[in-house]
Amino acid sequence: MSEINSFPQTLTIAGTDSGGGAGIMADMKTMQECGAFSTAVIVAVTAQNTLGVQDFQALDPKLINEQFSSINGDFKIRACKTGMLADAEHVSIVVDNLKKYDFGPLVLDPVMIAKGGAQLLSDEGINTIKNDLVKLSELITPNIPEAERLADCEIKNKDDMLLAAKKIKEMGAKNVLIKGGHSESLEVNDLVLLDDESHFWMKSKRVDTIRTHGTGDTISSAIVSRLALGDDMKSAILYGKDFVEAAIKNTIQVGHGHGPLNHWAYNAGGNNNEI
Ligand SMILES: Nc1ncnc2c1ncn2[C@@H]1O[C@H](COP(=O)(O)OP(=O)(O)O)[C@@H](O)[C@H]1O
Ligand SMILES: Cc1ncc(COP(=O)(O)O)c(N)n1
Repeated sequence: MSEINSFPQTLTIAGTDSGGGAGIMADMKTMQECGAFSTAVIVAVTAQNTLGVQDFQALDPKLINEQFSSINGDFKIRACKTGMLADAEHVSIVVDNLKKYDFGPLVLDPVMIAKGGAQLLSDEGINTIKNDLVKLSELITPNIPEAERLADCEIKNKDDMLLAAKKIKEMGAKNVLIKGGHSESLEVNDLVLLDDESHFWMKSKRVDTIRTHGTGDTISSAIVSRLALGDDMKSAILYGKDFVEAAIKNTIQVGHGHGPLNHWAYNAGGNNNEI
């Protein structure tokens, strides 16, 4: 007999992307492909396309609280993530709601600057993430510039990445994934530092493309989905890396700038064959 809410459900707490490639749109497409039912709390709305972010506005706190309450009142969320949170006030609203409700393990994607250069989180917002949100996270997934800001250090090589990951873990994140997409090497190296202090690297060939809009949203959402489906953290992270790799390799031609990923690619066998 089926039971209400037995299906794996996830929650993304982030900003929208009118261009469909990043933010909540990328999160929900990824979660769908990964076999989870996704819900969303919209924190900010952006006017955005593959050429950049033209404008954005964060939502009224009351409406954000109501979205959290609506989701809590009906669904059983097994894992959640945060993305673009705009400013300190909105980070604090999210912190309060995550303390109030049980939405399962939190994957914190500390989105700061969009690929096109727009600042999606204020400096004060970064401090509030460091002080209040990091300690609620089961996993934090900064890219290299975000890890530099969080750990307050410069990252030039793999040793620096490991040092930064250790500093971020000391702030209270249980597990840390530093994504290597912003390095200059031909090989992309993502670092994972696990709760038990062990670490490993996820290596892939750099794909020569500017169509990398929403890579961070995609890997973190794939991880959240797998956690909701019952994977342990390490398996979920390895799955997320495979998922995003397929989505980057199998380019789709959409938009004139930093185009979106191919979210169908993984399920279409996109890590084995070009599709
Ligand atoms: N050009 C690329 N080729 C292959 N993998 C990439 C490329 N760019 C990013 N990735 C991968 O995509 C994921 C997101 O990385 P990154 O771009 O650093 O994050 P963000 O989107 O948050 O800036 C990582 O797993 C990274 O290794
Ligand atoms: C609403 C929203 N969330 C996240 C990103 C980051 O994605 P990217 O770094 O690929 O621009 C974005 N551009 N917009």
